[in-house]
Amino acid sequence: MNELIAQSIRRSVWHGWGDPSARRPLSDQGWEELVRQVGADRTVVNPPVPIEEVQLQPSRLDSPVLAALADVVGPDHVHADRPWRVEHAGGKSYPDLHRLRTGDGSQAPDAVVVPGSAAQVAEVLRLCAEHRVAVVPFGGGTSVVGGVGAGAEVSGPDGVSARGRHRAVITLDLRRLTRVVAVDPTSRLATLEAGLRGPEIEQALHPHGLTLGHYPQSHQEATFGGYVATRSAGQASTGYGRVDEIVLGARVVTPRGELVLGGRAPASAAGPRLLDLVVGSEGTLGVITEATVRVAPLPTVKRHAAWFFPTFDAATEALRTLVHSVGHGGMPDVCRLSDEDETRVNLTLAGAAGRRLLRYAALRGTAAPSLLVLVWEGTDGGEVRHRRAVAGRILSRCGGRRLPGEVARAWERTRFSGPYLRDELMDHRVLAETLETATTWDNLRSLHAAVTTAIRSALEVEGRRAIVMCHVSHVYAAGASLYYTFISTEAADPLAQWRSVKTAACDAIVGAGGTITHHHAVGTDHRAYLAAEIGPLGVGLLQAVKDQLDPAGILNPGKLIPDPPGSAPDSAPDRVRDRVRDAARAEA
Ligand SMILES: Cc1cc2nc3c(=O)[nH]c(=O)nc-3n(C[C@H](O)[C@H](O)[C@H](O)COP(=O)(O)OP(=O)(O)OC[C@H]3O[C@@H](n4cnc5c(N)ncnc54)[C@H](O)[C@@H]3O)c2cc1C
Repeated sequence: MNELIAQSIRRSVWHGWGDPSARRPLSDQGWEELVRQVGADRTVVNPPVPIEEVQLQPSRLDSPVLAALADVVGPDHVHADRPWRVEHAGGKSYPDLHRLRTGDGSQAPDAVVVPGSAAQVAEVLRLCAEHRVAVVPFGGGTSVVGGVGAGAEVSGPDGVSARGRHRAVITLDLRRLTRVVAVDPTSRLATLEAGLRGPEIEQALHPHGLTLGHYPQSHQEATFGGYVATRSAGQASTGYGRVDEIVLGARVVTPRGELVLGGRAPASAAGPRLLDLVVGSEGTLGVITEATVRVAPLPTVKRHAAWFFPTFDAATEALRTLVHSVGHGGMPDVCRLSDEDETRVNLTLAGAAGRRLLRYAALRGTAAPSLLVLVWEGTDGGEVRHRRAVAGRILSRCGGRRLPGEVARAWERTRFSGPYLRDELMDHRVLAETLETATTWDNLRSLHAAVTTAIRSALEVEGRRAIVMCHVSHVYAAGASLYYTFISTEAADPLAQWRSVKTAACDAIVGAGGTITHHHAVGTDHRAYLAAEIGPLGVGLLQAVKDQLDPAGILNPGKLIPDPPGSAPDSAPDRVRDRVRDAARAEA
């Protein structure tokens, strides 16, 4: 039952996702749909350039610094060669992959350093601060918000990039920090080093009858430290909790010394919870070397259910009723509600069985249904059955129509395979990207409409057509998240096309009162919008913490924290800048 979540895969290829041999090509039927809906052309083939053709600047790290780094971590763990630099030249967002596939290695670091202990991390940071070398912490490299690039050579109104302020940039790859420091079944806690990837965490916990219960779609590649650094949420986080809800403590190496935060008690009133400053700090304040998290009993019982609703609005209302009736603890562990467009696309691509379901809905008078997939996990069959039965009664009262549980099992079997599909689409000049937000129940429908319209309008220019679809991925007592996928044919300048859609979507999110990110984090892509969410005073506070912990500003420059007013890169739309200015005036 738990095989898939404990199954390791090889590290991703530099130009795409995971192990290419595990790719399952899109079916002929799927291609027909893409041709019909967005005008994709399967005969257009656009593979990535060979790695030798990726353009790299000569490494700027001079020999004495390289030698000093090698003294700290060992010569086998400092890499300035092409494959290592290219593999660390970005994360897995569409722009990161597009750049690399077309031979643009401008985001590559000057070298990759792979420390083997927290003490080595500390020494590397000391050396880098002394020599003005920037450091990009790197876990699984699955960032989809520009979180792990080394920074382009020149950007910003003063013509000096974050990179340009430093003599060089290294990536600090944490793959060797893989110790299971402690597992405490009595308190149901585990302390793990940062470099463990999702399946390795499960492999370590399963013999103790425990699980982390944290399975982002990137689970097979992402690391424990990356989860904590980005405040991630997994597919089952409605039940098990987001990472920020389960983390109890962390050790963080900063250029000013080590922070040891929390971990000694289940709760505390010893001042503000400083741990929250590093959870979501995206490598800008320190390097998380280990963390302590709540773990859960490994489930032995699992139940699946799927429901159709006549509309997305009716279905979101049903979910709100469900969470308010049963409380957060009574919710299904996985709760995934597709809007009408996503339901139609997913069921059409699922082949004959999916299309039968659409016909079944139509016969019942639902031309454009909304599909809800639910999974309950636990160790007590009676308790799991009870939660499912209660939910069933409520969803039925709210107008839902029950479908075979196999629909949810089919989702679960392919839960980690979606990212491979994007690689195939990019091979045929099809743009495919995701973004996400969250809001309160009272605002969910208008946010959904505003962002859908914004993405569609930005994509559907020059006669281009688009698929814009969305699902609720996480449910809370106060609201829910919205996760968008959009697909269209690439324009002549795909990066400009991506930027225009991203800007339109972020503008709509901010304008309609959503959070700029529910779980993907801020990175570079959302940085210009952070001030609209936390205000200039909030940005100043973050910067003050950074100045305290990282006075030389070497840690992940250009990520998370916006530039000071007046020097912000010109990427935030006017409406957002106006809001920031208004907030600053109000604070003054
Ligand atoms: C296909 C796909 C699916 C995804 N699905 C989800 C999802 O379901 N839920 C979700 O939340 N996210 C998802 N993501 C985003 C991403 O996987 C998460 O943000 C993840 O937590 C990043 O982990 P990582 O180890 O890959 O971190 P990286 O990408 O290596 O780094 C992310 C950020 O954290 C910093 N960082 C990494 N490790 C450390 C450390 N030890 N100390 C300090 N800073 C560090 C980096 O500098 C960077 O700023 C997905 C991404 C992809 C490509």
